[in-house]
Amino acid sequence: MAAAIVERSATRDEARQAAQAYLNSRITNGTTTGARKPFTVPEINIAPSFSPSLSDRKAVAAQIRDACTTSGFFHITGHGISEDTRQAILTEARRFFKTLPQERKEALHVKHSNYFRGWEPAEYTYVNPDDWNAEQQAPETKEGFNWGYEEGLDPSGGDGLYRELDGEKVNGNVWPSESDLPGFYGVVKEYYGQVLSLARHLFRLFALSLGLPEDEFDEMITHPGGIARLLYYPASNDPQPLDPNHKDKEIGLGAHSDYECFTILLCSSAPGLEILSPDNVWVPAPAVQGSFIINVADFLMRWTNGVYKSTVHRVVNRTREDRYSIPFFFSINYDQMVEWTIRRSILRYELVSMY
Ligand SMILES: O=C(O)CCC(=O)C(=O)O
Ligand SMILES: [Fe+2]
Repeated sequence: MAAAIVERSATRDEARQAAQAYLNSRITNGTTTGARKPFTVPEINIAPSFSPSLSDRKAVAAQIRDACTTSGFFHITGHGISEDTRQAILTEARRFFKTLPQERKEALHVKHSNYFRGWEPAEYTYVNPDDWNAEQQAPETKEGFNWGYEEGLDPSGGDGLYRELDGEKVNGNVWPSESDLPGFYGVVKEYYGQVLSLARHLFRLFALSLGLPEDEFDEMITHPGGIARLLYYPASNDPQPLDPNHKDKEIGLGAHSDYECFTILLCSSAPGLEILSPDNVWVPAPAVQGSFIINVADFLMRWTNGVYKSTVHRVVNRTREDRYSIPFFFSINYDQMVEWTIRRSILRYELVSMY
């Protein structure tokens, strides 16, 4: 995990270089080690995980475990979130990027936020500086809008203890006004609430998948980290086929791994997500109708001692259609101490490795 390398670095520049070197090493060496099973993005119907029968829930958990130990990515169906709710947030994403006047976006610019919340113009950020090589100099094409957990968005109401990563008790979210985008906050709240509940449910399945008690993580996600983003990848003017040498001219979002526990991703119909296989091939992972894509992130990879894979991925919109996506990055409570639980989980993982 990059954080370990970063901690030993004396300056911010060194830290940045170390993080880049770490990402490069993962891109060069492949993202997984010891994967014995084929690298696929399986489709898992999680409907039986809502059953009162523990063996039904364990059967879903076993499929999750298989996916997490190989590609680290899977699609879920049978999740219980309606197509109306999913389409409604994609519509709001379109409204935000396509109809909000530029000066209103500027007022929400992430540069005004201590927590990187708000509007993120395409050229303002890039996750993999090596995409910007001397010949290309093309910024990432994505444009974003970021927000995080707030009690008002949590169907459980939270526990009043939410803290941002710096320990501050207020949430740092910024929103377009109701007069600028009527109904926007309401749709976001509905979607975020449902996805947060799904994340808590999935975390119980992750616990089962590791051979842990189902409620192992429950007390760690009472006021969880939950950054979400609306992302917009404009249609390509010059669509190119997938280039095996990675020299794509237009990168939507550069190569990276996510860094929380896991991500729940909703995508519009245009494909674009690509996953780096252990033999260094970008594998397209188009959306499956009605599904979410789930991927393991760095924190869970570290926590499971590398057994669950946080796989490098990127986005390139190779179509003439605009693409929208909404990732939700789920973390345990930011003030949760994990040291002892890591040992306990890994110990149990080893004890139940025949699970
Ligand atoms: O847009 C996508 O499909 C993926 C987005 C992503 O990987 C991210 O925001 O971390
Ligand atoms: Fe990602």
